[in-house]
Amino acid sequence: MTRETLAVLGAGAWGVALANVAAQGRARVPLWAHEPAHAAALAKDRENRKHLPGLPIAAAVAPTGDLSCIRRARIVLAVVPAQALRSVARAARAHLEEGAAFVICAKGIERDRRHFLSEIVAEELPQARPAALSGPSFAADVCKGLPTAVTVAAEEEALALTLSEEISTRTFRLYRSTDLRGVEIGGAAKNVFAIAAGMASGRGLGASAQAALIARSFAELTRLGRALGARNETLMGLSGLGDLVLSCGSAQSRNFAFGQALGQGAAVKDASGGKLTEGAFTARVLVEMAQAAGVEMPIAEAVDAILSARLSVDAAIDALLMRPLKAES
Ligand SMILES: NC(=O)C1=CN([C@@H]2O[C@H](COP(=O)(O)OP(=O)(O)OC[C@H]3O[C@@H](n4cnc5c(N)ncnc54)[C@H](OP(=O)(O)O)[C@@H]3O)[C@@H](O)[C@H]2O)C=CC1
Ligand SMILES: O=C(CO)COP(=O)(O)O
Repeated sequence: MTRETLAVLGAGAWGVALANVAAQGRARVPLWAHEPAHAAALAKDRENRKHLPGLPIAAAVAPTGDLSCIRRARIVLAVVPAQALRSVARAARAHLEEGAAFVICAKGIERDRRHFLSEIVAEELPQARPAALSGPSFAADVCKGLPTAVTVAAEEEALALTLSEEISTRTFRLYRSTDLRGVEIGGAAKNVFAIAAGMASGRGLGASAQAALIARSFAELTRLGRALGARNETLMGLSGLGDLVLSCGSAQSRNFAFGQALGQGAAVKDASGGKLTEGAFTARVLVEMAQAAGVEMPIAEAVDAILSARLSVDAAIDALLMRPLKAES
């Protein structure tokens, strides 16, 4: 079977991992890096030494600094940081084919304008068919060929079906959905809760607290998701509960590791160690969206308060423990 032409925008850890997946069954997969020098280094080294050291880039992957590489692609995977998506989508407008699928693989919400990433795509790329790919998937695991399953969502069922068939491999299985918004909410929110789980771990609160925190984080995610129109099966699925459990349970998650460093006393400015922690950009906008929808999210609020220096980690933990007892919901 000939596979649809596919290009990848964003050459960090996840961009490389997805390009390697897409290279299975394709002769050539363009991989765009925003810095031409970075593209040249990837082409020479055949690995991303900064973001994914030691894991080779597949032979069919063609790193480039030229955004016109997406011209003939019927599928474009957008794997840049969430806060960079608007500028990249805007620049891609002149090159993207009419009716090409533009698949959001970043996890976040636009901070300044309070927009979901699919809203950015609708505004900046009117010719695109928007979709999102999200679920439990560490780039290094996927690059090593370890198995996982994620969700690909598009409002058009036929597009979701095509994408699931075009991107899936034996070890990277895509389940399809038409609940695009639900998938976006799960991916964005789990990063904030992973920071909270990391803080609990860093503070040494123990395994019981860790499990309680995941369950109450899921309650917050579900409340917000329902208020914003997400479907239950999405919230309970790979992109919701699945990714929450992964990211709240492993220091392989950069968001968890960031929270853990904060719990151990690191300053906010130092805790990420220079790594991308999407939850730090999402916490405030998530809380604002929840407040606008009249939804209570005390764990997300605590993360936001700590990141904006309104509360210490210990004061936030105290505030969560002192909340009035209530029925479970
Ligand atoms: N890593 C993972 O396991 C997973 C990540 N994701 C999501 O994928 C997205 C990207 O993450 P990931 O690849 O891991 O992050 P990385 O930090 O590994 O890579 C980000 C890449 O984006 C580049 N970049 C930075 N700013 C811009 C910009 N303004 N325009 C274009 N490119 C830019 C960076 O370049 P430079 O190196 O020059 O700074 C880097 O190559 C995030 O939203 C993340 O949540 C989703 C699932 C799994
Ligand atoms: O989204 C991810 C796993 O599904 C990656 O998580 P981090 O961005 O926290 O590393």
